[in-house]
Amino acid sequence: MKLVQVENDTEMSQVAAEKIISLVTHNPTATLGLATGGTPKGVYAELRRDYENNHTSYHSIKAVNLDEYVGLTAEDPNSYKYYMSKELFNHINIKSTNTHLPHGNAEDLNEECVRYEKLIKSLGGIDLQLLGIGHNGHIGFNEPGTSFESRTHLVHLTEQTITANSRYFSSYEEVPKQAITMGIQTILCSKEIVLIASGKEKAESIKRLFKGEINESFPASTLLLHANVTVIADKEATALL
Ligand SMILES: O=P(O)(O)OC[C@H]1O[C@](O)(CO)[C@@H](O)[C@@H]1O
Repeated sequence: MKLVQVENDTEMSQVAAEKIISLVTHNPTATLGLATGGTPKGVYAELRRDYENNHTSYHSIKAVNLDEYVGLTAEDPNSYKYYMSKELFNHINIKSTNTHLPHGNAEDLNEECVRYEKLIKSLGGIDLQLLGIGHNGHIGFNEPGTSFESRTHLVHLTEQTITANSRYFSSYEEVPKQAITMGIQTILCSKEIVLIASGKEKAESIKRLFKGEINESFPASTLLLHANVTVIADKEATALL
């Protein structure tokens, strides 16, 4: 696992965006695995800026997102579908038919998980997966204890994640208690993984990740089993290393 230590969130976003832009330029039909949450917002701002200035084309690029809350409509500002349109997809020339997120409103959620996993396979897998990291080491919505063999599945969010994510909602009660997420094995099958982290609240997770102990109680530690992972983390997030 390679560590790129950067000064701050801005530099983290620039370095991660450069990696994505380089892939899109060299492989115009690539499949990008994308993430939501607070951390990637700067990355998407960089991609928007690059698109405006340099016209990097996403015409034949495919995008699959890591996860989606259960029960929110696409129009709900807290849904990850809404987030992706607002932060990225509405601003670049990616075809909407090439953008994919799990359907958190599907009638049969388990069937939806199977459909999503098949979809990723049918796209030939993920060329580059962007990841954030949760306070408890979750990746996607794979909470501590999730099997490293897991594929796309339905999860019950932990209290810790609901509390952490309630900062994006008006109250704890409003946060959906379930989500659909790519599984850990789904993520591990990506050809390349870029994990981004900024801020002091990620310092403990980054410390634990680099401790090197591979354990299902800390989902991100699965990344130690992958041959092509880059962690881009700022000074605050790496303060405990
Ligand atoms: O970037 P944030 O908002 O700290 O979120 C970290 C992680 O938590 C999630 O938003 C899920 O809770 C992930 O998608 C993300 O990678």
